[in-house]
Amino acid sequence: MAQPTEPSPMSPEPFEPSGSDHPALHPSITNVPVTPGVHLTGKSAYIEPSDTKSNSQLPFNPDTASPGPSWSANSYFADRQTTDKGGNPTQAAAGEQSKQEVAQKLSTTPDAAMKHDLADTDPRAAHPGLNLSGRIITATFAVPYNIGYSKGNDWELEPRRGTSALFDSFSYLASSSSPWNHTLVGWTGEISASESAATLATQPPMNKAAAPIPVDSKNPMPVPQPPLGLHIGRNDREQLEKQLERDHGGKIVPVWLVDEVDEGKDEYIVKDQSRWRTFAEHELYTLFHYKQNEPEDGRAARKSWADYYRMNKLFADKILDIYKPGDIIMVHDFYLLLLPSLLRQRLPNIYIGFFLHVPFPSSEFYRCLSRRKEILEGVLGANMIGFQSYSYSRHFSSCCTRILGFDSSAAGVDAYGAHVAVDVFPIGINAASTHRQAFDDPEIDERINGIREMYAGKKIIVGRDRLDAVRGVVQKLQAFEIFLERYPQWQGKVVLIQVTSPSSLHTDRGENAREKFVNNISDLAAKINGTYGSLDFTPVRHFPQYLSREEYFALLRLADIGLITSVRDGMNTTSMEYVICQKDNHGPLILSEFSGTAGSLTSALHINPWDMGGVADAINTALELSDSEREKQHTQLYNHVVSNNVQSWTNNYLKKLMINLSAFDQSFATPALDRAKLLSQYRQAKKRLFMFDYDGTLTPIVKDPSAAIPSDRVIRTLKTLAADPNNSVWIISGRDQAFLDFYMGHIPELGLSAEHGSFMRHPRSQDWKNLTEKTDMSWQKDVVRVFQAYTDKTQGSFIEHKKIALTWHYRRADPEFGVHQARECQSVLEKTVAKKYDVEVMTGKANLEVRPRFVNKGEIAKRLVLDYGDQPGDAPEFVLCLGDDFTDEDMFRSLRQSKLPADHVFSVTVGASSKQTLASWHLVEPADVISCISLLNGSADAGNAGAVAVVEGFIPESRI
Ligand SMILES: O=P(O)(O)OC[C@H]1O[C@@H](O)[C@H](O)[C@@H](O)[C@@H]1O
Repeated sequence: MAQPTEPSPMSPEPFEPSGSDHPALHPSITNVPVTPGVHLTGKSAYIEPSDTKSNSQLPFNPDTASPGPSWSANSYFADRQTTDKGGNPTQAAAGEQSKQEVAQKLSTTPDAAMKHDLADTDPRAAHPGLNLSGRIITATFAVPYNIGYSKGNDWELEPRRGTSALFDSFSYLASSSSPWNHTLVGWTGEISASESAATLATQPPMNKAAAPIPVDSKNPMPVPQPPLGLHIGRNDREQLEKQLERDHGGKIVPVWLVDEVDEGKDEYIVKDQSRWRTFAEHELYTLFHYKQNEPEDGRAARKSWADYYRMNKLFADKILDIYKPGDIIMVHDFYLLLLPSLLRQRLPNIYIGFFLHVPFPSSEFYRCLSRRKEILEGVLGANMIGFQSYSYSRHFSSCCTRILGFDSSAAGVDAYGAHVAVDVFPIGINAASTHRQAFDDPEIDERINGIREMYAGKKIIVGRDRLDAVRGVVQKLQAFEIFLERYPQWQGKVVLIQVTSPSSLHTDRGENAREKFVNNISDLAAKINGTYGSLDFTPVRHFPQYLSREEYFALLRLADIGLITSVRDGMNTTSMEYVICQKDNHGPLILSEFSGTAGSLTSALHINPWDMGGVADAINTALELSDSEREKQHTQLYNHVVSNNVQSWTNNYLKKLMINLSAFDQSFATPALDRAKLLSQYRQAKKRLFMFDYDGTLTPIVKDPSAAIPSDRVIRTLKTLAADPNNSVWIISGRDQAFLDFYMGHIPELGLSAEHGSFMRHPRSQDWKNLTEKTDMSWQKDVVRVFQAYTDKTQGSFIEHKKIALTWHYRRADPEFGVHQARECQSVLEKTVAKKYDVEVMTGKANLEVRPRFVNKGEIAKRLVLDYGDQPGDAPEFVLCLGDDFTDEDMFRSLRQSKLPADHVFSVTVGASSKQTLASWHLVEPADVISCISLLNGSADAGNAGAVAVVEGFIPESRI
């Protein structure tokens, strides 16, 4: 089988970032001072990490194996660049086998599926309008090192375990193969006091019943801190910043999260370091994996939320320190969900992409989150939000609709006047690096031989998971037990090697839960071994420990079956590494359908981990597959993993982000109403016409239509406007006469039109004119019959009977089901009643309306313009027309078709700038409409709009 290729290096265009002009930072909510920004120039070189060879004995004996180095930490270092931007060799190039040699070797592989054409993946050239600086600033929770502190000395930096795919993506962006200039911003992570390293050896094992837990000196477990905390002075902080920038390539800028600051000594005091994880891991990670915590002390919850907010805020501060216009900010994962909005508040036009690496739950689960609104609003500050699988993106959009009331579709969410794209990007691994690590080390071959000898004649099933209930290790053991019982012919012939590595996630408060969990797994293994084992054979080998890189790849290569039973998992990269490692062996992969990976690895044997019998059957099926079937399955999986690698994932994401940034560029969207222009035109005109829709324009849409009554401020503002003899003010609504009379009929200067143009009441008149008098109304009973049928089958919906128009409301029904039912109902009406009678079926905000076709709001607008006279000299010199829904588009159309000069007409839709409309301008919400009218009235009550009046010199500054 062919080997995966590295992306071929390209010579990127030199990018000269433009000067920094970020505005003054907002006062921080905390007293923690922000470390001055690190000024970065060019790409720096990566340094060869310290010896990564394990000192484990050969052959692999899991009971005695030393944890060794940080193979799984990531390959942030594995693919470090070997030349700088100018093509000069860096220190990393001096390694025993340079990356370039390997890349060259791999890139000559004649396998078209593995070719990676970078020329096709540099998205910048296609979007010159975006004015990109060529820099990407990535925000990720923690830097890719475990950091050790010893006062006055160099800091200890050891590669961090886990999230290898993500670190590989950063590594790629930082490498000379990528056209981007990359800076990584991350928390220092838990800083350990180097002095306390000796205490590591005395850490208690997680599972007292199990084999001794090997100590991994390179990746320590959390260590007790000095009781008074770590005191880190300015020189030491600067030293770490220099070390991270200078020595470790890819430009890393640390975020300091500290408990106190000693201003006098200029020291940061670090005490409780776990606090920065608590909300993200205990609340979000848990809930996003469909687990709920026991109810707990509300004060603890408030504190962890405050820490989460503060952490996000400090990330925003740090990023703004180094930001330059045209930079792209890439934010990763559930630790930083508030960061996009915190950045956007300060730089409205900043380019932000967000990617969630874990699952996003269904709205039924998500809505249990206490901070459900804040989290959604936080992430909606991004321009594009990426998910691992389609179902996660669908859940997210649905939550935005159900919890925030925002319009959403498969393409994204309309939030606060902007379109936020939502898309799916299943992450891949660095296939070439994995291949190299797994196959280019003779030590791994020796280990494989040793283990094979140990289990001679047996089939080996391998499971490797993090110690976390969502990985489904208990389910795996239960299924294995059923397998041995149901298929006795395999007893004594199959062994399950399960490695469960400690997790740094603080999902459970206290160690007890974790210990209980490990003990549970060990008890289950002991039970199976007691029933099906013998003196010389143990069917389940469970190892609660870290593995060295060599052990890990040896296991994945020698396995006969890979078994993954996660009950919830964003993306399982072990399964992809297994596929690469099985290049020659073609071992089948059994994969949980609850892993995001299942959607990508479609040729794996998919199982439901809760159906233990089903998993047992799948194990048997996998064992009995013929060689040709194994090869066929594996080839498909292999090709997928190789071609959907982390480099193509990174490029695809950025490419899509560029497309979205361009597509939703303000030049394509409806611009925000130019208040200065509006005010200036208003001031110049003596004859003015106003046409306001009511629901969604003057008042917000609420659950119960009868509760949408005009506020005092709305009434006052309208009264003032209409009192000006130069103004003619009309409310043109779908509401009936009774409603309009009751709430606005007492303002004699107002003109009213009810039921979408069916009735008119002129200013200073009490009489309503019926424009539909001679119309046949027999269509009404047919419409009521259809509406009634849908009311019966749509809980919460109801019919509003007006004199002429009929409205079916579903705003109290389930929002998504309501939309579905409305579509169906509309289609039925269009195929029946609308064919028989001259009526129009219209979609409104969570409603459907039917009225005679010849009356509509556009006809009223036309009539009013004509009443004034649309000839030069008579025509109104200023027209402002506002509406929010489909029925208001008729007014905008009429105005476009009128002979009025375009710059005297302001047609304004209320809603997102991305909305399809005939209006020339947009305002986000009804409150903006009122503040605009207040502005015209010269009112000090004009809110933000008042600033415009001051700038234009219409209102004295003292009145704002
Ligand atoms: O045209 P407007 O003012 O936006 O009103 C649209 C609809 O809004 C609903 O809330 C009313 O119940 C309907 O009767 C009305 O037709």
